[in-house]
Amino acid sequence: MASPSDLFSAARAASEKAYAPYSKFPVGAAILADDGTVYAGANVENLAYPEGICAEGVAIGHMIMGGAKAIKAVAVYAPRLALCSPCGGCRQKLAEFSDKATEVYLCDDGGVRETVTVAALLPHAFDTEDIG
Ligand SMILES: O=c1ccn([C@H]2C[C@H](O)[C@@H](CO)O2)c(=O)[nH]1
Ligand SMILES: [Zn+2]
Repeated sequence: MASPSDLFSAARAASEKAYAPYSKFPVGAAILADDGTVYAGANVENLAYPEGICAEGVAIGHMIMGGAKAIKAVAVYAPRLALCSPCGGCRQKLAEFSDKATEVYLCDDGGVRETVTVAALLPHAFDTEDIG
């Protein structure tokens, strides 16, 4: 089973594949899924700026297409920032496939620097209980 350090390494490797010519801000994400597989993603930007997608969203897409159903842990890494914390949209996307206690590892070049939960990132989340 992938460790937090393994997820950091996978997120950092993924960031090298980012397509971020506009922001010049590459990001990598790596998800440990319920099938034991690590699914990675990097941000993919677009000339039409709002059409860019975040690293976390790409990793989630890979996870779903790989047949996995749930996020057990996720690492996020950006070389140009001490700690890259998921944006608001990504917090909602991560919550969709996580438990409240699912751990999110915020990484810099030294590895995992901070561990937070999905619930801490998205308190009072809109979740399935809200729509029955
Ligand atoms: O958690 C984050 C935060 C930002 N970005 C991307 C979006 C955009 O391509 C670039 C600058 O915001 O970083 C991510 O991929 N994940
Ligand atoms: Zn995002």
